[in-house]
Amino acid sequence: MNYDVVILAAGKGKRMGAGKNKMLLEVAGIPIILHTLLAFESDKACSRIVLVINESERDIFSSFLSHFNITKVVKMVQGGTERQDSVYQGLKVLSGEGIVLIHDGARPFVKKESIARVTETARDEGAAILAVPVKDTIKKVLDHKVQETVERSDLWAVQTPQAFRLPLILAAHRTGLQRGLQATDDASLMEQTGQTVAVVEGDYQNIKITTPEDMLIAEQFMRNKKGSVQNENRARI
Ligand SMILES: Nc1ccn([C@@H]2O[C@H](COP(=O)(O)OP(=O)(O)OP(=O)(O)O)[C@@H](O)[C@H]2O)c(=O)n1
Ligand SMILES: C[C@](O)(CO)[C@H](O)COP(=O)(O)O
Repeated sequence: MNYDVVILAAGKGKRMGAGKNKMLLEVAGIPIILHTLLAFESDKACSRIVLVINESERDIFSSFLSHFNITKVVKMVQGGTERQDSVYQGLKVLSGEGIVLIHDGARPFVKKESIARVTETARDEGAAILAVPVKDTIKKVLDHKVQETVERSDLWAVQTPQAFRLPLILAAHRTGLQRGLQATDDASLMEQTGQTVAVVEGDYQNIKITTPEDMLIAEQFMRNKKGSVQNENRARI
């Protein structure tokens, strides 16, 4: 099932505290955003990529695209103040009735089989998200005092890509704008307009690189990945 993808890279990386867009930080010697772009560039089912950037970083991103031969990026557009604004700027580039994925540039380790499953589910259901069951106990806290322990069996940690039939998610974003809805993920705009959203179990490696500790996890993941590729290559000798 072919799809288009809007990849978000227009944040400021404040929680990373690196003093620059975390998309430009390197993991295993390659900028985070390149790992993410290459995951989709190498996916035969991916037709077009719309990359949402900070305008001030256009030259840097253009050099990345040419240096790494990323040919599927059809347009780079300026993002907005919030992630939701950036998504909408990216969606407006696309047209038609097909499936669009919306993906955080800060999630470089998404697997192709997860992409395929969430895309197929969106084709059938109209909207689908990747998520994993929560492993920690979650509590509601106010003034550093526990207010409530939330039943864990119903809780899932939501990831990206999130997959939608394009007309549905465009309409949900437009309604969200009209109503002044604020959403930290795109599926919640669909939920708030009464749409059903299917959940596809992803994997715990699909982390969002957000704080400095995540960089350590990412480097370790790449070392393990490189090690397993070397072992596979050795096995072929
Ligand atoms: N106005 C924004 C905010 C975020 N993003 C992108 O959305 C993804 C998820 O956002 P997040 O992890 O919060 O990134 P930042 O906003 O950069 O981080 P912070 O909140 O710590 O500043 C990232 O790939 C980020 O680049 C975006 O395109 N436009
Ligand atoms: C979309 C998301 O990655 C789902 O977990 C998350 O909501 C993004 O949050 P952020 O604060 O914009 O990183």
